[in-house]
Amino acid sequence: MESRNIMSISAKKIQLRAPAKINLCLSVLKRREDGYHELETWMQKLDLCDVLTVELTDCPGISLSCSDPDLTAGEDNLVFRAAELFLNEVDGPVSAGVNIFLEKNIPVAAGLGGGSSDAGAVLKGLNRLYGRPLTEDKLLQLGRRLGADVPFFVADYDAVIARGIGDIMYPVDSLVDYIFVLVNPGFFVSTRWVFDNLFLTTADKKYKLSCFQKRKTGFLPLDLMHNDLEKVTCARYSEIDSMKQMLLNFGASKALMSGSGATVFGVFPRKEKPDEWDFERIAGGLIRTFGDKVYIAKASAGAWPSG
Ligand SMILES: C[C@](O)(CO)[C@H](O)COP(=O)(O)OP(=O)(O)OC[C@H]1O[C@@H](n2ccc(N)nc2=O)[C@H](O)[C@@H]1O
Ligand SMILES: Nc1ncnc2c1ncn2[C@@H]1O[C@H](COP(=O)(O)OP(=O)(O)OP(=O)(O)O)[C@@H](O)[C@H]1O
Repeated sequence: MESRNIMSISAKKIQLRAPAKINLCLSVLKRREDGYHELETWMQKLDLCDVLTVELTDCPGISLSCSDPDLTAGEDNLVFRAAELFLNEVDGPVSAGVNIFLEKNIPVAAGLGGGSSDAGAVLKGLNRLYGRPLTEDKLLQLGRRLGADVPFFVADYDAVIARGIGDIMYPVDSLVDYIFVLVNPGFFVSTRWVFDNLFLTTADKKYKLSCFQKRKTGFLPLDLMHNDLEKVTCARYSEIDSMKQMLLNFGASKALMSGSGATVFGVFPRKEKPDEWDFERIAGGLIRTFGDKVYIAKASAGAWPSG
C-alpha cells in the first residue's frame, strides 16, 4: 500500500500526515450485541492534518512526545497503542525501539477522527519502515482493533461510504469542488457517551447512500446530509445549533455536526458566488463568537507527494 500522506522518508525515519475526517451523512442502523452500532456513513478526509514523525532507534521500547500538553503521551494515546500493536505483530514482545513525535493540529474528541487518524498513520508508517511485512488486509485488521474509524485512515481512500461499524468501505470520489468551514467550540465530547445516550426509533428517516455510491460524481446532494448523532449532542450542548445557524448566516449551503461532535462544518460549493465569500471575515465572526478553533478546509485529493 502506497501512502500519499508521506512527507519524507529515509531508512530509519518517516514523517507523515494524519488527516481529519468529516461525516457528510451518518445513519445509525442498529445496536449490536457487543455494544457497538451498525452505521451507514459517508466520510471525507480533509487537508486539516496532524503530523507524525516516526523513527526507529536502538534503544528498545516506545517513546512518544506530543505538541499538545493536554494530551496524554503514554499508553492511553492511540499512537502508542498502534505502535505497540504493530511491534507485537512483527517483532513478538517489543524488542525494537521507536521514537514518535505527534504534532497535534486536529482538535481532540471533536468528531474529526484525530486519534484514529494518528493510529492509522503509525501503523502505515511503521509498516513502511519495516519493509512492508504486513499486508493491507492485516493492517486494516489491526486498525479495527484500535477503533471503528481506524480502518478508514489505514486505507488510502480520500472518501468512502462505510457500513458495519464503519469498517466496511466503498470508495467514492473526493469532494474537491467544496470548501468546508469547521468550527469547534473547544469542549470535548465522548463518542461513547453519545452512542450510549442514543435512543433509536424506527421512525428515524434512513438515508440510502447505496444508489449514490454507484454514481461516484464528486457531487454532494445537500438533502442527503444528515447526522443521527446530532440529536444527542445538540440536546446537551446548545452551542451546536448556534454554530450551525451562524454558518448558514454566513452563506453555507448546509451546516452539519461531524461524527459525535462537537465540531460543526459548513459546506461552500466553490463554483457558487465565490466573490461573496470572504473566508477571513467568516472565520473572524466565528472566532469572536465561539472561540479560536476555526478551520477553512478542503477535501483531501491524493495530490500530496508520495515517498
Ligand atoms: C462516530 C464516528 O466518528 C463516525 O465516523 C465513529 O463511528 C467513531 O469511531 P471511533 O471513535 O473510532 O470509535 P471507537 O473508539 O471504536 O468507539 C468508541 C465508542 O463509541 C461507540 N461506538 C463507536 C462506533 C460504532 N460504530 N458504534 C458505537 O457504538 C462504542 O460505545 C465505543 O465504545
Ligand atoms: N492521538 C490522539 N489524538 C487525539 N485523541 C486521542 C489520541 N490518543 C488518545 N486519544 C483519546 O481518544 C479520545 C477520542 O479522541 P479523538 O480526537 O480521536 O476523538 P474524535 O475526533 O471524536 O473521534 P471520532 O470522530 O473517531 O469519534 C479522547 O478522549 C482522547 O483523549
